[in-house]
Amino acid sequence: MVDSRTPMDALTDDSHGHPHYLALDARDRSLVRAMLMAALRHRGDLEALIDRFTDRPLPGGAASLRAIIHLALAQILFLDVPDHSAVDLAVEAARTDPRNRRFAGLVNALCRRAVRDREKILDAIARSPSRAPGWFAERLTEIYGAEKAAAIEACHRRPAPIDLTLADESPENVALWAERLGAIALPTGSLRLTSHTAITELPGYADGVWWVQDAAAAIPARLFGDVAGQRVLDLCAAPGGKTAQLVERGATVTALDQSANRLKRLAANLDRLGLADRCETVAASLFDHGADVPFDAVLLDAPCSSTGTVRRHPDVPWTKTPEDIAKLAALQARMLERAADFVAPGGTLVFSNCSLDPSEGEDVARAFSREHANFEPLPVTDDDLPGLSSAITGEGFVRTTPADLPLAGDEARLGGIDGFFAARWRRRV
Ligand SMILES: C[S@@+](CC[C@H](N)C(=O)[O-])C[C@H]1O[C@@H](n2cnc3c(N)ncnc32)[C@H](O)[C@@H]1O
Repeated sequence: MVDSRTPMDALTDDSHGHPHYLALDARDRSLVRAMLMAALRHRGDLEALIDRFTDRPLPGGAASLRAIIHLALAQILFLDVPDHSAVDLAVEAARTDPRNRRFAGLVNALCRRAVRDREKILDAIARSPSRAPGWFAERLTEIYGAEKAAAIEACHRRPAPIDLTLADESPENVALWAERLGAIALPTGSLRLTSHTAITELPGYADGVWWVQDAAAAIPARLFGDVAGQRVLDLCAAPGGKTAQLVERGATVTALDQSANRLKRLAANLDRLGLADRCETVAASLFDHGADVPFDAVLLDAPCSSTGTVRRHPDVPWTKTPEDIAKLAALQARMLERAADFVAPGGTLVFSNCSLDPSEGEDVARAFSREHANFEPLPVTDDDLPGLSSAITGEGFVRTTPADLPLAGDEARLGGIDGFFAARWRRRV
């Protein structure tokens, strides 16, 4: 997967995933996902551990042997899987492959050593510097400085908590559902679950009371303020978290996305939330779409490198490259240019994405402002973003990283937020 730079989401998609994955039942699929997440989240740590555990390098061409050991160590160290199951599975996998059969004893010994020394190993990993791929670690340091980059990378070693957006965000309803779900009410208006439970079984899921959306991902739609009665165009809309926010706040929304499959997910999500009949969907590229009447508000939540979501997508630093980032930045500039065409005079334009890299955020927004005198920057203020003023930059952009929104005391392990960027303009009349 990493060698072929295939994103984990593509392999574990429930309709278009890898055939071996699709052959599994729901329980095994979630186990496989958990194993992959742990193995990727700690890829650098586990590779270093394998090197330390083996006196001699593993034989050349032993990629599959290494993968077997890597996955077994991920389970033993980071998952709530019985040790004997992880060890047996690894030894069996080695035995059934003629290339690896003679190493089954070695696999067994390494696994048992990890079981025996688990606490010591975990302690050493927690104290060791990040072992993210070089390009990623260097870029984070260049952008954020050594201290903040280390804090961000420490967050990348932990799974992200699950945040919910409530359809009704009135303070009474937030308090009611925080209590009902045993969740933390974040200052931004989102709820944060305190344990990883089966989402579809939680109260309120079937009734469409809330949907899963990271607190940072909920910010861009909030930047439009009161959209009741407005015509809003959500470009790049699927799977629809931001569309749902805009519809819920009383806008008449056109949700456009070039992926028909992802739009199907958007439609299903809006259906569960009871919002489907208040939103028009369009399957098209924004470059091909035309609109006769301009919109009061346009959101461009553009495709990006997703480096702000490494806690949820630990494959990103291993499957993306600096060249991908440069290409995406150029695409975003073209998309923003096109998005501007849809905005009515006096209307609002918001550009956002979940990259940590300013070349996909701040630089794109600055270049747009320089080249579009007819769009006046509308700096984000404390009132737009209660409780997260630290995420508002001097230029009035929103910039979050996983090291932001720390929580105190017993809740410290649940702190953090996805990396996000957002900028806002008004089209001059
Ligand atoms: C970051 S995701 C959007 C997430 C979404 N806004 C949400 O909150 O659920 C980016 C989306 O852009 C879509 N996309 C990429 N290129 C596009 C294009 N040229 N026109 C329209 N949509 C595009 C992708 O299919 C993808 O669904």
